[in-house]
Amino acid sequence: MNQPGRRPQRPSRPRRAHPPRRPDTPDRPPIDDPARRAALDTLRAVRADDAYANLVLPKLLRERRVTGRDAALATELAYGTARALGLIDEILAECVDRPLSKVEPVLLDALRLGAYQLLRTRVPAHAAVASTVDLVRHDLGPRVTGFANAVLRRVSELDEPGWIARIAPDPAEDRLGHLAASTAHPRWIARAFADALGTTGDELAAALRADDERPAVHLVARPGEVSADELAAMTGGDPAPYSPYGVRLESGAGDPGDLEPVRERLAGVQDEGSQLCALALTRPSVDGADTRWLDLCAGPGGKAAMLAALVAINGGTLDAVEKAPHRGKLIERITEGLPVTVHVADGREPGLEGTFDRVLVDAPCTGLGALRRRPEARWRRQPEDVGDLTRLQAELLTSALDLVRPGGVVAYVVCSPHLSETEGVVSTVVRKTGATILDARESFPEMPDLGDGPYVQLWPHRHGTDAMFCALLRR
Ligand SMILES: C[S@@+](CC[C@H](N)C(=O)[O-])C[C@H]1O[C@@H](n2cnc3c(N)ncnc32)[C@H](O)[C@@H]1O
Repeated sequence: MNQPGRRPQRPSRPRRAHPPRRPDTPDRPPIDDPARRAALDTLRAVRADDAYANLVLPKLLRERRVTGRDAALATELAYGTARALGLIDEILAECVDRPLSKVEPVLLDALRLGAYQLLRTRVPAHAAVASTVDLVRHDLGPRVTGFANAVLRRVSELDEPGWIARIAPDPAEDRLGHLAASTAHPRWIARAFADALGTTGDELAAALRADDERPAVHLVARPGEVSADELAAMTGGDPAPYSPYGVRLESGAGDPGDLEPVRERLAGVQDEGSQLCALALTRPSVDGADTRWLDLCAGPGGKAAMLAALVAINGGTLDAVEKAPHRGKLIERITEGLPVTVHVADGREPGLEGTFDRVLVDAPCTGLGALRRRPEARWRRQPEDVGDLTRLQAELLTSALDLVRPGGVVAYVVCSPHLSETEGVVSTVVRKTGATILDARESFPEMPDLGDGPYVQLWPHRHGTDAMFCALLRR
């Protein structure tokens, strides 16, 4: 076995009169491997430009007209590599004779892609190595092909369980650390899930593994426009198990934005958990008027569209606050024709007149509840992000309780199970404001497995939704 980092000795070959070699300069035409090319270019954009894999890859596939099996392979390789990145890097670090920070980033991207194929796909080892070396030769010339070949051959000496046994903590001593490594999650995220679930046992493993699954597409039927049954019939989907407005489509059913009911705004694309959290705001009874509703963090407008359609049924209105101007425009577009006023403002001091009967705070958060949707997110998010976010979340929730009338209801929602962002924020604000905590489970009557309350925490592995958290408070 050649030492990684040293060029392996290659036997000399007889010269041909007209060598059929491809030139090794970067400006020659792309090699004939559109799937791996697209996957590698996606990984590069994610690393170099902080891009999102789920935005970059579909665009690349469209522009390059990559379809069918090639598109499926590119998706599997790009998203799979992005998800497993931390684990792959730990394995590569064992196979490279220098710190990974000293490996050219462009080369490292290719090594990651090759290692992913060796560890987590059925691509034969020789094909995984040869195709990666081809990409490296194409992009960097022949000087590092020997290095890439040697590193990947080392990776191929063990399968994934073999590598886990070698590099992960002993499960008898550190079950959490072992699970974090074997499911390719940073330890702090595995810790956050364990704290929320109250276990480091089998359910934690199921929750972490669910982050690698491809989520089904959920549609929401716009209340008053079309029913879930009608939408299911129009799209070939199935009525969703929990949301009365939801439809679930088979995964891989194409771009849901192209569906006619979505284009005609009879329906939207929205996770079933998000639908239920928006609906939960509307369910506790309030005495007296119930026609002024507020969405305090409304962009891009999925929940605002649903709430506006519901309040409109009783002749009411929705005010939608959003800090980012471009997201304010998105709310205007998605709620066109509904009784909505958009305010581009900071929800902590939106400067609105009067009080509201119901207020939704769908606060900015770590997004740890939607890791299935953003392949690179688990490695990009940092534990330091939590402190700033919880301060903002508490300020927004306090502002919502200022804006709701006595007896009115506030829903606090985040797409995260991290206890600091969920129960921590709510208890801090309730202590300061004296708001009453309602049992949110009563506002999710369709949903099983909701635990002891009073809050609701949904989970992909239990409910097939994002891991949304919802607390309901009354002023
Ligand atoms: C989780 S998203 C809301 C998603 C939205 N409710 C939906 O269903 O489409 C949080 C939103 O809050 C906005 N935001 C962040 N800080 C804010 C602030 N201080 N005031 C108002 N909005 C804010 C973000 O720009 C983002 O659009």
